[in-house]
Amino acid sequence: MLLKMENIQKTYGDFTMNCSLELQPGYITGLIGPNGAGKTTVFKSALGLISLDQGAVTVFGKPFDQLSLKDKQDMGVVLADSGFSGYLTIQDIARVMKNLYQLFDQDLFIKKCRESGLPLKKRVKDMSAGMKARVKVLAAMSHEARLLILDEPTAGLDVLAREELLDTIREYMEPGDRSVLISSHISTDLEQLCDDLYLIDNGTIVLHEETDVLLGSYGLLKATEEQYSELDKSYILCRKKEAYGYRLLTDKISYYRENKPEIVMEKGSVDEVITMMIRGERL
Ligand SMILES: Nc1ncnc2c1ncn2[C@@H]1O[C@H](COP(=O)(O)OP(=O)(O)OP(=O)(O)O)[C@@H](O)[C@H]1O
Repeated sequence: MLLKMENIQKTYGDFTMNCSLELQPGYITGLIGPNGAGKTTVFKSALGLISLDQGAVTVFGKPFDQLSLKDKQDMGVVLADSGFSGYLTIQDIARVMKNLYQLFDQDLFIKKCRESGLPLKKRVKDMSAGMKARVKVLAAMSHEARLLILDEPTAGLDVLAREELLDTIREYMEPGDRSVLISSHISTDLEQLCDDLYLIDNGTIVLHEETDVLLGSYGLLKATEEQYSELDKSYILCRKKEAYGYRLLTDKISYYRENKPEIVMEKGSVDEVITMMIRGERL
């Protein structure tokens, strides 16, 4: 396991994060959640940047304070609220990174920046938000880290730049033993990219599922009051009252398709699953 968080807890005023999460080698794992759900707090916990009230984090099988310099070099990080000094150009950043990371591939970084149309000689402070975001991600990816932690890397990017970034992450995974933890507000980005997804709400992981299962087996039922009262609710996760009766989320839509074909059903996007898990009433 490249990263393991076991029952970690952190309280800030009336916000409490309580979560467990694992990253398998070869997996891209996504963390989705609304504003203020605790995504950045989870990322900071993974990096040992905040002290935890409870629980344990291991990276490459070791607690954070036992990581060697080599282990730390094996981690690439992008945090939502940090970046390079505005006075640096991409060429300066390449030199800084080369000094920090033994395996930093300066030529690859410059090549990638060029390919994505970034100005090599412009200072970061004069770049657009999207350009800054791309520089951060490309720098984090250019030192052959086994574990890449990307907090909202697509924030501020337009559709084309997002697609390009997602392709770069896929390419990054090619060696096979790497792992990425990524968060985004845009669930469609994560559903195309990630092997498994964690959904966080109000500090708690409310769902963890492989993306294929989420997209293949989950679904929504629109049941009238009468259909609902007669329904076998074994595979219903939550319900939401609607004018026609109940909107229901199931993790086994095939069961209801076979047994209750008269009920209106739909596949449900990741966004709809998220909305139901957050706004719906658990059964
Ligand atoms: N250092 C801190 N001191 C006090 N409260 C904090 C601190 N850091 C985070 N919080 C609170 O913890 C909660 C979770 O914040 P966090 O930044 O982890 O959410 P997020 O899911 O990343 O949100 P967003 O999507 O808006 O970036 C919020 O209520 C936030 O105000």
